[in-house]
Amino acid sequence: MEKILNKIIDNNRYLIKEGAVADYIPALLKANPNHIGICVMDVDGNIYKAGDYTEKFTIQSISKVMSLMLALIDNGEDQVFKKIDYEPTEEPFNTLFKLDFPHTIKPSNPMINSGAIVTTSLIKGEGEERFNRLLTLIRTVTENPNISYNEEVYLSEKETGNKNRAMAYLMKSRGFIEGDVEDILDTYFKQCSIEVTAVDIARIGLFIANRCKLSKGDRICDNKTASILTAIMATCGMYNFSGEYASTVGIPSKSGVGGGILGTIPYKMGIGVFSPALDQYGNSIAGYGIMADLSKELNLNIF
Ligand SMILES: NC(=O)CC[C@H](N)C(=O)O
Repeated sequence: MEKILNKIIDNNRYLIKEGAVADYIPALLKANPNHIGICVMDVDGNIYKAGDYTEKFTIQSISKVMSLMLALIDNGEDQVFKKIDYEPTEEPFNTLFKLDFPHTIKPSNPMINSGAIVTTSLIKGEGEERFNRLLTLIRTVTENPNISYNEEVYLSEKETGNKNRAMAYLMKSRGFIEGDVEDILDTYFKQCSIEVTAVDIARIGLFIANRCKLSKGDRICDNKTASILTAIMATCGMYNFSGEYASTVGIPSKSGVGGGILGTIPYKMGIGVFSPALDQYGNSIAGYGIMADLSKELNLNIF
């Protein structure tokens, strides 16, 4: 298996040159574009790794899966989806304009920034408590107590995240979110700056594949939550590339502009891929190639 993973990595390395590391968050420009790593964990406890799986990167939008998990634990499905829709969008992850349409009453889905900001607002807690609860959940699910956030990336996002700020204030003015906007944004920027490795995100994928059960068998949330997270990842997780990705790869996945892709195959496996150069959608360009090859090689397409 490790031979297969190494071969897949090598076959996709050339793609790095066709992408670019995210630059709209200045601190992300420091990422080494040549890093490329993968970790696969199956429900039988096997763990396979190849390439730069020990390298840390910021979780970015992959955190949206975890904030949705916590918002669902805190509020239940009905309350969460009163405030955010379930529907994919053809707009990019940082789209804003539809939030001002007179008939719009909520963001399209929890995987685009506007929906994720609402999701974060639904996590229970005041000030720092929201972030700390999310970090605790991520440490629990990854079974890695050392996970923390990157202060430099957080401050960089906070300084330059004016479109996210615009979205949040627009949504506040239209009554889509409640609470202190700066507080909610602070949690959102911090959650995006949490540092993980391919191994950590594979573990999140495995946890969801195991219907929200930890390796020792403890259940953190219910089966329905696992279904919702998997469905939202499959339909919205790769932004406005989600339809093509579902067809070509067929693995419910979530990407982040840090270069990570988290994959989950129900009852089967969790996958973590990392390579920081991105394509036009903001998905890891080599990561996509790796997921496509892995899916073919191991026959993982769930559709
Ligand atoms: N697509 C992403 O990973 C976006 C996350 C990033 N922190 C942002 O808000 O713009």
